[in-house]
Amino acid sequence: MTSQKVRTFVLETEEQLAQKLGLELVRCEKQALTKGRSFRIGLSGGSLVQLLTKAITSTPQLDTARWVFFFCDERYVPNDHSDSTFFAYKTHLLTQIPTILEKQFIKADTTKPLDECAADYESRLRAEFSDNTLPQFDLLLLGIGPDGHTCSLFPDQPVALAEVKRLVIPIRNSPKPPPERITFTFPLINNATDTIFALMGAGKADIVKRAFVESDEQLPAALVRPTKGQLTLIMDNGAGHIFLPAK
Ligand SMILES: O=C1O[C@H](COP(=O)(O)O)[C@@H](O)[C@H](O)[C@H]1O
Repeated sequence: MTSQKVRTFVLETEEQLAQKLGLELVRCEKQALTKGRSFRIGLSGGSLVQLLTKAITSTPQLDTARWVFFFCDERYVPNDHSDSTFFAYKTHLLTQIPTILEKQFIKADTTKPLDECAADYESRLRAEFSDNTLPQFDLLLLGIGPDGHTCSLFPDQPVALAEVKRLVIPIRNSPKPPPERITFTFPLINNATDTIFALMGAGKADIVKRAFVESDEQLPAALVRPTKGQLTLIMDNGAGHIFLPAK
């Protein structure tokens, strides 16, 4: 179970949402860097790519030189394919923020067969944490799809949702294209220090309500319950409507 109360923030505009995300990045970065090591972040794809780019560009006090980026999920396509999450970050974040270097991204090797690609990403990840315990991310940035999926963990895929041993698994039947992906699993996700869902648009309102108000356990996003860490929802008025005081 989540040990701390979920923090919720509802902002009026996308700009304000990006600024709030920027301030959360400042907090998490400080927490990590004061431990004398890099700031390790797990990224999602989709709408987060442009939002995170905006958040970083609107927060000049961030010092991204010691950030290391991982992928909470990645599509099993070449790194220069338009469906690749890395490619999306390359197109937006790396282009707009030239001080962040490609070598700060720990990428999946999608030239390997899918099972190997997932196992290899787990090894790469473990190597960056340099001990044998369960890696603890400083921050995971997550999204939620209209079906309640998060990372590439989809409803009605009980084996993937129940994985307890592997930290990164292959997905072969994603209902959202492309069908083949790799994804973090819940033991890794729920061990993070901070986990932030950044959510925009009225199209997410219903799923936000089901996942975070009604805690509908059919939805993978509702199973994100950091064991010791902090869960935060940052939403715009559309997505976070349910959390606004009734008029
Ligand atoms: O397919 C994916 O979708 C989710 C949600 O994307 P969004 O565009 O609705 O924000 C994303 O979090 C995940 O990383 C991605 O692979």
